[in-house]
Amino acid sequence: MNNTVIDVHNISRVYNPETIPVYAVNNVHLHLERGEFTALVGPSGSGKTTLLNMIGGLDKPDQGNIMINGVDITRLSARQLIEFRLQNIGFVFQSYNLIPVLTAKENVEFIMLLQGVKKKERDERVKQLFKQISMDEKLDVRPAQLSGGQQQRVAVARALASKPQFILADEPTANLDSKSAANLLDIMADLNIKENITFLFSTHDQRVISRARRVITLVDGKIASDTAAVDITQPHTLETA
Ligand SMILES: Nc1ncnc2c1ncn2[C@@H]1O[C@H](COP(=O)(O)OP(=O)(O)OP(=O)(O)O)[C@@H](O)[C@H]1O
Repeated sequence: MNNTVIDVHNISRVYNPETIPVYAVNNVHLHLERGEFTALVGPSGSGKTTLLNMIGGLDKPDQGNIMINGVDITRLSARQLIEFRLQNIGFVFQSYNLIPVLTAKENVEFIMLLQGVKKKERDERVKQLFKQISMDEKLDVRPAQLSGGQQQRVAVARALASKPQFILADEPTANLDSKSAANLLDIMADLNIKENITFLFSTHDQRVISRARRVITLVDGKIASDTAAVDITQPHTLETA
């Protein structure tokens, strides 16, 4: 069985090519297997967000290919890409990006509505997801009434709602206090271990980095190091380092 989820081949992204070019991502190769729990680290401006956005199909590389589950997303039309993202990729952003006028439940359910999932299945999935993020009692609350940590947990549930192949998280703990950050990491690690969900997250946070099983360091748009602590696709423990 082919366990490759992400296969990035020689991608580059140059901003302002006509004036003062910025080589945000420069000839990057990257291969992620199902079940990885991998951190993308590097100094500010090293290209982490640009790389995640391209892998997630939110931005296009100027050169190279990005295979997600065997599909080259750089060749998809805008419409195909929207559909592909919806079915395959879950996103978590540092600013949560929940829809303020919807309740927590509706924010999570929304993506399943777009996918055409039937009500009964939606209700069951929502129930299961809110249990996983320990927020069964906050289903009908709007984002403004939730703490940052709670909003980010809802964002993780939303990312999972469509049963994606993997989750891309851009600085998911950046706006959280340490307790909420640890709690979010517990939830992500638990989902990774129990449901074999693949996670790729960018972070500056040493506590988050210490929980990753593989750490990829970007410097000036290039991979400077790529280290795996253990067998990256075989979760061993939920313990904090
Ligand atoms: N829209 C843009 N136009 C021009 N330059 C950009 C744009 N977005 C990013 N850059 C530049 O590309 C480089 C990489 O930026 P990117 O946001 O990917 O880095 P990062 O590692 O995610 O940074 P941080 O850790 O601060 O979020 C930086 O030099 C940045 O200034």
